[in-house]
Amino acid sequence: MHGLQDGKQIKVGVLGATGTVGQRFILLLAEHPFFVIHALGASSRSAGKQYAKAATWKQVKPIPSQAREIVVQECKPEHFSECAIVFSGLDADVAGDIEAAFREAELAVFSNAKNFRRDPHVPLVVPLINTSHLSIISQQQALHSPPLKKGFIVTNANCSTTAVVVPLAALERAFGPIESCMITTMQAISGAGYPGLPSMDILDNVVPYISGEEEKIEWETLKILGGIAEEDGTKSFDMHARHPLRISASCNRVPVIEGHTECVSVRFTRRPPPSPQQVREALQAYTSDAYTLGCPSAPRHAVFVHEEPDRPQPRLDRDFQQGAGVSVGRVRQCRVLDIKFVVMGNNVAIGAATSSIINAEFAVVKGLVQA
Ligand SMILES: NC(=O)C1=CN([C@@H]2O[C@H](COP(=O)(O)OP(=O)(O)OC[C@H]3O[C@@H](n4cnc5c(N)ncnc54)[C@H](OP(=O)(O)O)[C@@H]3O)[C@@H](O)[C@H]2O)C=CC1
Ligand SMILES: N[C@@H](CC(=O)OP(=O)(O)O)C(=O)O
Repeated sequence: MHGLQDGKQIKVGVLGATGTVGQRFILLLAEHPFFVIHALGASSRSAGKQYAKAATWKQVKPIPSQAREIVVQECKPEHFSECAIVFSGLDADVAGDIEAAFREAELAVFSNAKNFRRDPHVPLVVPLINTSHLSIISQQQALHSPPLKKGFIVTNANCSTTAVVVPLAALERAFGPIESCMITTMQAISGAGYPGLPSMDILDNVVPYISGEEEKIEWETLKILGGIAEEDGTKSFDMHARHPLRISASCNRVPVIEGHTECVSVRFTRRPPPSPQQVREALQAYTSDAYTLGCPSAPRHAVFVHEEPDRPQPRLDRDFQQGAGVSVGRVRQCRVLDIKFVVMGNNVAIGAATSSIINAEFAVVKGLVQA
């Protein structure tokens, strides 16, 4: 069951359509059963040009015919008035004001940008985990001035956060709260957009700093894995407060094009902790509500567990299930905490555009957006 009748598709727009994430939106939406690309937006540098001329196209597949000749608009709501949904791959320097204006114009905004992630009424949703947080949308609309009927903002998480929270959520579902977690990332250069880092900085090198990234992983994880508390009819995110979770992240940029790899160690509250084999089985068995409810882009395996000792690897695993799930391997005992493993997630797929699209599919399935 979903919100579409008679096979009617929902007209959608893409903001930041020319960028790294925007191009992934174009590829995914061109073949989508619910959505049809109707309008594209980018900066004034691109506005007025046909998409094929405005975008510095960097994908293996050619530009889909549905998008090639669309004239790129400035990111103003009046150019998107026939759309029910806009997906945002906007640069964070401009995403805040533009996304707020689109919400105010009664559009449903599904954003990759960081600007609204901390907002107490905006859900931060990794669609393989916490789609239940979409229940705060009605409060976001009611508290907006003026109150909104259809407009809202849903954000997805930082790409490194997204990869790591999927196995963490699966482990908490199976074994109860995690008490502490150490994360070391090896992040692909596509995470920095195009053209991104100078080649002289990243070739033959590792850069042990990504501005703001460690803080994002540490707090976003709490919002995503936490629940929603309700007091006097007002909902709020509980930030995992009932079971305090300590997280320490260290982030590195490595010369990989696509796919963020992360080494993770966890300590469970429960004693004795689960064995590595129990952890493997729990990860493999984890299923998302998005998949169960029939969201077309949700992967069959939210977590794919490798048995080989040298997997996951970004070059080999980033395209499995079109990059919509995450790959885990090397599940083993940790001598300091309890269990350690490696997770790899495609930063431009489930780490960005694919997450926004599954979030929108879920909203359609739940009747939060209509054609
Ligand atoms: N790359 C990744 O792995 C991930 C990225 N994100 C987030 O997604 C967003 C997009 O990232 P990414 O695609 O890498 O970035 P890019 O730099 O590749 O693309 C940025 C986009 O924003 C547009 N833009 C820039 N300035 C303006 C403006 N003044 N008005 C309107 N549009 C503008 C650009 O248009 P133009 O071409 O005309 O300049 C372009 O379409 C960012 O907020 C990023 O933090 C989130 C998760 C992962
Ligand atoms: N900072 C991430 C990508 C990104 O844009 O993250 P965020 O959406 O949290 O700003 C990376 O460099 O890989």
